[in-house]
Amino acid sequence: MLKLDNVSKLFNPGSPDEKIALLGIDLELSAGDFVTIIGSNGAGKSTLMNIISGVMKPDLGEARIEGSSISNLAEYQRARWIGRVFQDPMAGTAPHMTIEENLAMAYKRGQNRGLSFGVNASRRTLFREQLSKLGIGLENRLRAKVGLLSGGERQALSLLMATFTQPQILLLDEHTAALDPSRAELITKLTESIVREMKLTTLMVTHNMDQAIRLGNRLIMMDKGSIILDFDESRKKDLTVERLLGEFEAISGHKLADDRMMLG
Ligand SMILES: Nc1ncnc2c1ncn2[C@@H]1O[C@H](COP(=O)(O)OP(=O)(O)OP(=O)(O)O)[C@@H](O)[C@H]1O
Repeated sequence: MLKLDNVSKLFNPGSPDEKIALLGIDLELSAGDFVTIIGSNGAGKSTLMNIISGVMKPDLGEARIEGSSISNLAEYQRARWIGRVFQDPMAGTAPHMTIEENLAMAYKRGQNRGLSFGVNASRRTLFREQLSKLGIGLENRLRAKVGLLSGGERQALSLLMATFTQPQILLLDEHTAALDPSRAELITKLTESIVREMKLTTLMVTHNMDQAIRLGNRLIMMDKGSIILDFDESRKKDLTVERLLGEFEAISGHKLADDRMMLG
């Protein structure tokens, strides 16, 4: 499904600020995999997401979806196959537009060019139907401006918009980190049910160790631009936060340094 071959990224090459963000990353995801990613500060997690989504190009290496290279496709060209939810609830939606206008925008992303961007009665029914699955009453607020929603409501809407057209890959970039614990739990539950129902191939960066262990069928740990641990479903099943941190220390030779680390 998604394959990265020898992907490397260096920032500010040749300057005193040179930073190796990714170093020869090889990663292969099968359809329907739900992979959680944890790692120390500056390990390269966001850079990895940015390279897959097309925000930046790798210096070396290749990204492929279903065997076809996506390296030359710009971010907007990949948007049809790749949905993304960011940490900042403000990032995925347009605050001055209404809920239904935001959904119309997301809907259009998966359609052929030329189709209208408007909201008609049948689309409104579809939007209402989809929103009601979130279970937080947004289906009754179609004409509310998105800027008026709470962080949790916006993040639920972002999740729906990112998955509206059934992308092949869903990227979740610490998408619950800015929310209070109860809202974070709600978004986590919604994420699990949407991913399961749509069988989405998913990569989720998180600083919450417990969440990383609990969710998905594979867990990857990054350090200094490399993948240093890769637990498949059977190994992940028996993991605890203590064991995970112990294995990280044994392999990397240092303690996991993560400012935002949450143990559970
Ligand atoms: N645009 C940029 N210009 C220069 N250096 C960058 C840029 N983006 C990232 N870096 C550097 O590349 C390395 C990897 O950064 P990245 O943001 O991918 O790490 P991360 O694992 O997401 O970190 P964190 O968990 O702290 O957010 C870091 O050393 C970072 O300082």
